[in-house]
Amino acid sequence: MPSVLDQIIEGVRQDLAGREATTSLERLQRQCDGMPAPRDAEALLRRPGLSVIAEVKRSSPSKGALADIADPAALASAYEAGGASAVSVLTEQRRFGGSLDDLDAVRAAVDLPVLRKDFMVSEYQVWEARAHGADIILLIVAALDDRRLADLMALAGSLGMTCLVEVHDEAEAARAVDLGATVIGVNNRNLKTLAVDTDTFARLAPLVPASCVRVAESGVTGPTEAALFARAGADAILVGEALVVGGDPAEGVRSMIEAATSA
Ligand SMILES: O=C(O)c1ccccc1NCC(=O)[C@H](O)[C@H](O)COP(=O)(O)O
Repeated sequence: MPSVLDQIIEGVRQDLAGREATTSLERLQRQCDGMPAPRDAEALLRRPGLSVIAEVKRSSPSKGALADIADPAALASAYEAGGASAVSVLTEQRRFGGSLDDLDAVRAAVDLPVLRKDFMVSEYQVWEARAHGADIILLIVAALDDRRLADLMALAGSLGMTCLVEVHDEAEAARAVDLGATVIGVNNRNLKTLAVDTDTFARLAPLVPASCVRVAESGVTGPTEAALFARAGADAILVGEALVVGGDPAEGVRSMIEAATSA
C-alpha cells in the first residue's frame, strides 16, 4: 500500500506533466529573468527570538478541509502584521487546495520571504517557484535520493533561493547535514503515516549543527508548543492549522513569538 507521501507525489507528478505541456521551461526561465532577486531568507530567519513561518493552508490529508481562504493575500498581510518572518504557501492542489495563483497573490502582498511549500521532485518546479517569486523552496529528504536532493539544492542556490530541507528521523537528518543543508526543518508529522509527535524536534535537534537554522514544523497548536520548541533549540517554527482556524491570524503569530520570548 503506497504511503500518503507516495500518493501525494504521484498526483504531483501527474499535475506537473500537465503544466509542463502548457508552460515551457524556457518560458519559466524568461519569467525568472524579470523577477527581483530573492530575499536572503536564511539571514532573516536567524533574527533574535523565535521566527514564525506562517502557512497558507486550506486543507490537508490529515485534517481535510481547514479554512475557506478566499483571500490569501489578506491572510499573508495579517501574518506580516503579527510579526511573521516568512510566509509558507502550499501550492499542491489535490490534497491541500493550493495553487501557484496563491503564491502570486502572497508574493504581491508581503515584504517577507515566501516559501513555496510543495513536493519538489524536478528542476521544473524549482524554476516555477522562482518564476512566481518564491524566495525559499521545500525539499523533503524522504521524497528524494541524495543525487536528486543535491541537484535541486544546487539549482535553487544558483537562482539565489534558500532551501528548507525537511527531515523526520536520524538518518534523514544525517543526509541533510552531509549534503550541506543550512536551513533544516524537522517535521513533527510523519508524512507517510500522518502521525504527529512533538518530541521529534527535541530528539533530532542535537543532530543539526547550531550553525544551521533549525525549524520545527507541524504540531504547533499555540503558544505552548512555540515556547517548547524555542526551549528545544528552534530558531523558527512553521505553523499552519493553528493559524488558519484559530481566529485572528496576526494575534496567533504574535502570541507564539511572545511565548517563545519568555521561554
Ligand atoms: O498537514 C498534513 O496533513 C500533511 C500531510 C502529508 C504531507 C504534508 C502535510 N502537511 C505539510 C506540513 O508539513 C504542514 O502543513 C506544516 O508543517 C504545518 O503543519 P501544521 O501547523 O500542523 O498544520
